[in-house]
Amino acid sequence: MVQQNTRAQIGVYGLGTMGSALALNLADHGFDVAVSNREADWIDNFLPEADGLAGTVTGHADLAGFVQAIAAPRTILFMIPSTKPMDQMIDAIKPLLSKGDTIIDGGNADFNDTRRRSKALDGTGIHFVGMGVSGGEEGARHGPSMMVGGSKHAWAQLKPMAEAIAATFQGDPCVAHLGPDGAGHFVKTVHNGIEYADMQMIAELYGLMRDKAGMDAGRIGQVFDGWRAGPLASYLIEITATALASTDAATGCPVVDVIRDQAGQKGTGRWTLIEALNMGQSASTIEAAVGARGWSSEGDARRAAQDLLDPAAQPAGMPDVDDMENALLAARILGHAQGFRVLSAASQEFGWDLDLARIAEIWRAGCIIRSALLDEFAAAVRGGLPHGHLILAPAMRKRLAEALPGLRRVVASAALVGQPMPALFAALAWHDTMALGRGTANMIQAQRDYFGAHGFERMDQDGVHHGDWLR
Ligand SMILES: NC(=O)C1=CN([C@@H]2O[C@H](COP(=O)(O)OP(=O)(O)OC[C@H]3O[C@@H](n4cnc5c(N)ncnc54)[C@H](OP(=O)(O)O)[C@@H]3O)[C@@H](O)[C@H]2O)C=CC1
Ligand SMILES: O=C(CO)[C@H](O)[C@H](O)COP(=O)(O)O
Repeated sequence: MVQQNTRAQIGVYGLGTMGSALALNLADHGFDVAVSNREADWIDNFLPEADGLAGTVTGHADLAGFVQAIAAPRTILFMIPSTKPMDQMIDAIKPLLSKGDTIIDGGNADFNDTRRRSKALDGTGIHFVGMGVSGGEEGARHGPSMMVGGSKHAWAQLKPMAEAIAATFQGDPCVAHLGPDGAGHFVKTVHNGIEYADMQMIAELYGLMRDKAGMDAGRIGQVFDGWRAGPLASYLIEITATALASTDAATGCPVVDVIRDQAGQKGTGRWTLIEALNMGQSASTIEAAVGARGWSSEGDARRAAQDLLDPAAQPAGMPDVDDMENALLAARILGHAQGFRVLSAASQEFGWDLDLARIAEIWRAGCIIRSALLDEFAAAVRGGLPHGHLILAPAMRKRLAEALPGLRRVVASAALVGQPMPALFAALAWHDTMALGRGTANMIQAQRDYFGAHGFERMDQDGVHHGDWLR
């Protein structure tokens, strides 16, 4: 049934997984919500879910009716694919809006699109917000973490509702206005990049236990479960343990054992990398994770290669569970440190003045990468990052010193026995690169000057020089 209402404080368009959960969350907190969806059937199916909630929810199949039902200045949240559909919906709704209204794209958007859309609305009086939402369906329904980019006007409109529905960490809402235009979506993108790296590292340790220690899913699940109480306490460890304990009803096997080893990806991990590289940065743990998802799709080639390539495995002891826990701890710190470095480069590049500590704080609850470590990261960033690097903060140096022996032993064993661990290897390689005062780029410069007369700087003289190369 479609009703009319003129009191809605917010409109939610897109009643898929995330939009419906956010609309219910808003209504739960007493806000009156107008909802709409491209397929009108979904509206009628959705409305009964909102029965009995504190706020009123009204459904509107027609876009003009939906807009009319929202109190001006309007706040309208879109939870739809942030690609072409978002552009089409902006075009469709723009003529129905008035000055002061705000369109929010709550999807996972490429921040370049968000900047373009903000720019296109400049001067129209209509505000555009790019808001990263993390926490999946459960988070959206009961408390997500939200990263907001847009004008101060739009934030003032959105803030009371966003703070009411956000997850909280010790009473602090996990939502913040991070900057103009694409800032919120950029931060969400990097959040997802870190998420990719963390998930990959967990999968790599799962692989070591499964393939080299011969442990079954249930036993591996117990190992992850044991880590929930320690410094690795986090949502991703929690769901990994639970997923490993879950049984497939059709076969009676562990669910993970019936899933094809081919990972999907919608783009955010790749965007993090592209933007990092564009800024002359490297996020090698995220690159490893994106690459591993790509390689996972080459199932036929890998199955053939298994019989064609000799791993030349060498005898090695199996690292113990404590080493694996420490390996993941060290690598998690290094993965986040790379993510924060990308954020800091973007802040400079786009003039956003991102508050990295606040970002860490709003990731402490509600989002997919929430973990006990995030509170430590937030404190470390608040304390100031030596040379702009999280790994150089005193508390992180201490953590790394304690955990690195485990990472080294795990990586060394994996290298010897032929167990792939691209993200854990990348984490260690980055650590060791950063920890080497005199690196080997002098050799790169020598080669460049030899073949291309590109010149090099000397340590003992100013200016650009060329080598007296033997030819
Ligand atoms: N799922 C997740 O864990 C998370 C998702 N996101 C982001 O949230 C957004 C929504 O995702 P999610 O809820 O999972 O997706 P769903 O697939 O569950 O829902 C998609 C919604 O978008 C609508 N839609 C699709 N194409 C169009 C179009 N051309 N015009 C208008 N509406 C359209 C659909 O309408 P219809 O019913 O008519 O098809 C539906 O309401 C995406 O941008 C996603 O990246 C962000 C964080 C987490
Ligand atoms: O934003 C999310 C979590 O934070 C979404 O679940 C997103 O779809 C995850 O990315 P991908 O589908 O590429 O794994």
